[in-house]
Amino acid sequence: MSAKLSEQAAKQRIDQIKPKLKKWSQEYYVQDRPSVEDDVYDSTYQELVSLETQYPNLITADSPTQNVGGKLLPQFSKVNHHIPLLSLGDVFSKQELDDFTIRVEKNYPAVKQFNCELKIDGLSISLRYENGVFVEGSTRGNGQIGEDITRNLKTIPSIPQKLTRPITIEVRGECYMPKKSFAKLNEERERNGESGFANPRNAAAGSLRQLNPRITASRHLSTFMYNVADYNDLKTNTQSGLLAELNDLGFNINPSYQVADNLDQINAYIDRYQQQRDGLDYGIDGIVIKVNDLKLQTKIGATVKIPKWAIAYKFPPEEAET
Ligand SMILES: NC(=O)c1cnc(N)c2cc(Br)sc12
Repeated sequence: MSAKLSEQAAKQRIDQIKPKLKKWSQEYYVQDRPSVEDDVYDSTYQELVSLETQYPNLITADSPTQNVGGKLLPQFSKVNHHIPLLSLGDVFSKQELDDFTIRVEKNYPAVKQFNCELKIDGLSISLRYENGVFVEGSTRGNGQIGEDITRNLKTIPSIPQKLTRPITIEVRGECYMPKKSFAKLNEERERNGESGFANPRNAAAGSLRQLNPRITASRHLSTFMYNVADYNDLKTNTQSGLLAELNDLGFNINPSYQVADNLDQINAYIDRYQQQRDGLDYGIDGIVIKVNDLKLQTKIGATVKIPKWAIAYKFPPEEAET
């Protein structure tokens, strides 16, 4: 934690830091011309987190620390994510995606395969198991501190209370509300004179962060799990193999993942699911492309917020229904 600045000095420093972090992010992800090394970004980001922690009243919605996971509710006890939940860098065009894969393959010639996965429009969660038993579940929060929502998560049928092997593991994924459940919930709320949820993601977040688990249980939530905090007890050495192993352990996995050996295969996957997204019973807002080799993922590493071995290709916003 930096030496305690006065609130006025902290505000001045925060106002200096925020535009720098936004500029550096833009350079790194969109222009592929980072003007600072990762460690400069990381240390500046950590300084902002430290100053905002000292003076929470100085946190603004547009702060780079606030674009993951949203605010923590005081009613839930806090969970410290020993291995932070990372976010994802976003790209919005196939050219930017091409730049990402070219940059990775240029810097790491050993990269031969990517794994393509659907980007689920829900709320990120982390599930911790000890000797195969579900012991704690939490929201992402700000990536380092989340909310303990174990009691609510225990009501979701797709979350196994006990794994098929007695391993100790922490798994990350997305909790979502199926579109059909969302439509029924809003019809019911409007019949009762209540306002409807804006979209399934908000409905899932609102349902998961209920203080009463019985309300959560009534909302037909589900999950797709897709990452682990560490790989010690797993047999696989690829991302695609990890998903298959999580499925064998009893987790719900989105089956639409696909290994890609080249950019054409990645683009074909993107085109396929951009066409099929409306027919899915869950929201997706893009595609996640990851280096498939887990050891290479570790070697490539991450900044303080995002992996450098993965990217999210975001679909253009859906046309509002007229
Ligand atoms: N398949 C994936 O890795 C995935 C799917 N859906 C999401 N909303 C996210 C978010 C992060 Br961060 S990763 C990921």
